[in-house]
Amino acid sequence: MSRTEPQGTPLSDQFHLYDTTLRDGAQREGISYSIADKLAVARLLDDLGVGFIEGGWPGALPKDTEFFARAAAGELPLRHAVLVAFGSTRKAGVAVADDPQVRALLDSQAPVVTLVAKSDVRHIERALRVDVEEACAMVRDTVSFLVGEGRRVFVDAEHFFDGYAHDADTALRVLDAAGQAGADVVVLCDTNGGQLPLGIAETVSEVADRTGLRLGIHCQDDTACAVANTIAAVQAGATHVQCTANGYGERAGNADLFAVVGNLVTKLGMPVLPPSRMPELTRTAHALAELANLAPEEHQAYVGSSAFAHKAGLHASAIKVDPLLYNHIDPADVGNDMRVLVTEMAGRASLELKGRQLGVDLAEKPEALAGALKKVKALEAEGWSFEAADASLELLLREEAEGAPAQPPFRLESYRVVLDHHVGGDVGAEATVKIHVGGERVIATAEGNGPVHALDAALRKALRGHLSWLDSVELSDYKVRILVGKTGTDAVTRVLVESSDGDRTWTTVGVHANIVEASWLALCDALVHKALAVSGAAGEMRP
Ligand SMILES: CC(=O)SCCNC(=O)CCNC(=O)[C@H](O)C(C)(C)COP(=O)(O)OP(=O)(O)OC[C@H]1O[C@@H](n2cnc3c(N)ncnc32)[C@H](O)[C@@H]1OP(=O)(O)O
Ligand SMILES: CC(=O)C(=O)O
Repeated sequence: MSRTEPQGTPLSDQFHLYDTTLRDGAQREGISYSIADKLAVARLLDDLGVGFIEGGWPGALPKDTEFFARAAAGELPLRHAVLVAFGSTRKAGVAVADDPQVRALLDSQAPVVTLVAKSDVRHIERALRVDVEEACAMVRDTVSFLVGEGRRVFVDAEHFFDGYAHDADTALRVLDAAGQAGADVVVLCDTNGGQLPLGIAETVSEVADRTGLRLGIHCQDDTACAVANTIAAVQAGATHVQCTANGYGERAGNADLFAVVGNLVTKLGMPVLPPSRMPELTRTAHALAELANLAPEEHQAYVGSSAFAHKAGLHASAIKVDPLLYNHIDPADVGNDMRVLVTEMAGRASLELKGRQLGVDLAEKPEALAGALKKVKALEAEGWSFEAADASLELLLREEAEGAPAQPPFRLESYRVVLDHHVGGDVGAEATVKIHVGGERVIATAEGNGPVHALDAALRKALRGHLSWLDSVELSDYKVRILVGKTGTDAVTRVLVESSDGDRTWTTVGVHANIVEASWLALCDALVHKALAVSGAAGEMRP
């Protein structure tokens, strides 16, 4: 089998964008990739245009050995990236050619190998239990052996910054051993993640001057500075950056690939990804979260769903003039969207912009705008929350813009809900609704596993035959929050209902002291909103 598969063509060799999601990212508590997951992660990273993908540690983890075997067998054709196998230098006192870990790196057929090497004298003496001479020999032997076998070698100098501060000579001897043996890049690792940006920059530029070697940077996030430290290292001369998707990694994580790329491209003008791939950043970040079985981080820089979400009224008033007045970049450049949130912090501009987005033109209606703002502030003070309930907000804005509430497709006469608790058996609920629809009075009863389910079922039964679209609408999510009032005894319940018709989802809100009534309000808004969407007016049926 050819040794050079799988290997794509990185954008440039002048600067390495190196991803270690499949190795260091997988060291995050809670992540456990299957081999299929690993292949899918690598494909997404390659598609994004990352230059190097560290696939894991063959020989240490059977899953990683298998991953490299399947990649080499043709399951991972790469366009942009080069696959990298990670492993350690030979064991102390063992001939490199006899070390099974080193053999496994060769057997992986990865064209690039990254070796982890101890560069802090305390680790050399206390963890490896060898002297500095032998530690350097372990690095030298392993690098020259792999280079002799035709591999490109990078060396991760573990604990470099701590080691350099404690005993610079030893740390530099390890780097020199790697460089002299033929390593292409020596990567300065902040393994314990305790560094800050100014210190990183100072050390990187000093080491560049003292060694003349090509330097890389690998930062853990224990001071929440991994991205800043990575950027500081690049500004000080590092030309190889190691990061992980969404910052996944051991303990507090690693430098987040998406923030590092965002900063390098949009702030430093460094084209580290093919320009056409930049708008794929957000989608890729979310897809990689999915593969890690984690929820995407909403507040993540550049790619989070809240990264360009504006809540403050003052922001919206400037955004109305020019969105870039309150955004550090155009969100579309990284495949994200700007959102205006309407809450108690809204001003008229927030409502006007949100109205525009929801198709309600309030620009020439100052009175409607003022009325809507007053209503939103008053309702939010009572516990309503429109931030996540665009559909209810749209109904409120329409009511102000049109001077009358949207006509519901039915009129309620009454509803009743009873709970059945059968000792030793199930707990169920039964609801009866009496409504007026299409000129008829309809009474319907239905059962459910709880009061809201039963109420929803009874209402649907009553409306069946009157609303052609009813069966396509389902309740896709239901969230309840109890809001404790000033005295602690006057709590109200806020219910958010997400509905879906297969094409679209929309969210409505209801607030009341009684959870069933709060749910009813949200359910009714959901149907009114759908009726409006279907007819463009006030629903196809009149009460
Ligand atoms: C900073 C990082 O995150 S580096 C990546 C770390 N990742 C991992 O550890 C995940 C994969 N690791 C593993 O599967 C296992 O730890 C293995 C297979 C590598 C080793 O397992 P074991 O042989 O049982 O050894 P164990 O994990 O207990 O100890 C590590 C051994 O490697 C040695 N070692 C540590 N670093 C290095 C190094 N850079 N070069 C050579 N040997 C090293 C240690 O001294 C220790 O040797 P000893 O067995 O003679 O005491
Ligand atoms: C190599 C590595 O993962 C570290 O030093 O943190």
